[in-house]
Amino acid sequence: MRIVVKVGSSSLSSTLGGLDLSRLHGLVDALAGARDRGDEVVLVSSGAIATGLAPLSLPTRPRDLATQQAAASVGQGLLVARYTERFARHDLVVGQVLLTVDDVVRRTHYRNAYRTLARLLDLGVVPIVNENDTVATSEIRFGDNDRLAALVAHLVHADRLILLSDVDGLYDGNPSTPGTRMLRHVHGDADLEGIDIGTPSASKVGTGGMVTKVEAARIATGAGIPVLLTSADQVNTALASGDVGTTFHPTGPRRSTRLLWLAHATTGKGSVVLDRGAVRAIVERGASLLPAGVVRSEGAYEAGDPVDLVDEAGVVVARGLVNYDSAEVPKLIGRSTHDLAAELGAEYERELVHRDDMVLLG
Ligand SMILES: Nc1ncnc2c1ncn2[C@@H]1O[C@H](COP(=O)(O)OP(=O)(O)O)[C@@H](O)[C@H]1O
Ligand SMILES: N[C@@H](CCC(=O)OP(=O)(O)O)C(=O)O
Repeated sequence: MRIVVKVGSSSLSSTLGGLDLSRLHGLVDALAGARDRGDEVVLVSSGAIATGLAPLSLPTRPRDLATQQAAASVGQGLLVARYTERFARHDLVVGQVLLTVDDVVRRTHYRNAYRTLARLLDLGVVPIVNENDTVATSEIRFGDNDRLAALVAHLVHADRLILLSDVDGLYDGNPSTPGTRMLRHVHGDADLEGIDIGTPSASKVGTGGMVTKVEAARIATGAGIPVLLTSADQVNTALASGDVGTTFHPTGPRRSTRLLWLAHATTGKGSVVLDRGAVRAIVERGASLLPAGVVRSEGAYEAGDPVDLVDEAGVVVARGLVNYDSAEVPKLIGRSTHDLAAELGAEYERELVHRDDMVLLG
């Protein structure tokens, strides 16, 4: 089995703040146990920012991005040092992999990230993945590691994704409210109706709360990967039998699309509004979007960015990676690629969004 295990900041931090070494050791020992049983493991670990707080004398998680990035820069090294030491006791070598959103979206980066992770696993290394917080800016940031973990699980063709948090499963409401119950199995969105997942994280260091975990579960299960959500204290049972916490069962077939992220994990940088013919061509025929079918462009984006493709009523029908900068689009709107190529040159013959770089929504 190839298992991706994601551990949240709240599970790695002590109540006083700072890294909880006994938790980290427990996690590493459990992962080493899985390796002994013949499983391959990839660890997606949060905690860089939380670990960087104490050395910088910061009492709580900073709000501004630059200080968060500084804390992550200080904390990431310390965090990986602790993992390296503990895994070494089990004769296991770790490799740090820091990813940005681009790495799991852009075709060339995606292939590169896959190759590196696959090679690390071939070499028997335990990859430890985190977001590259120090360079990610607010627009191109996951912010939480739940969705990153789902995309990594997809990237490495994992058999299972385990999300470890400070709560032992998904509850039908805020777990600190008496009378709420844990769901043992989720088979799809219908099972989530009426479930309150909106309470923000109770911990001072975690981000995202349950919303990003449910979203991560949707991404992974939609790509055929089962997800187990439980607390870090239950990691041994989670790895050994899986009979604990909440299991999200696969809802879709295994998919190899690198565009999974586009559908689930971002909003477009800008949008282009499509006329009815273009909407039909995209939705019904799976066509590429040509400038001729565009009515207007909104927002500022660069070639390669994700944009929403919207119908004239404002409904987002698809999302795709655009081939032009927003500054160029007005002069292309409504015109045929043939005319554009004749007037502006052959490079203007390309689609606005190629169908291979597009996912339909809804
Ligand atoms: N329906 C729910 N079921 C379980 N936990 C919930 C729910 N709604 C909100 N939460 C909160 O989500 C928290 C976990 O999110 P977070 O602290 O971001 O975790 P992590 O740091 O592990 O990523 C829980 O401690 C809990 O307070
Ligand atoms: N990349 C950040 C993770 C942000 C975060 O708090 O994520 P999580 O605890 O998984 O909700 C870090 O290492 O601090």
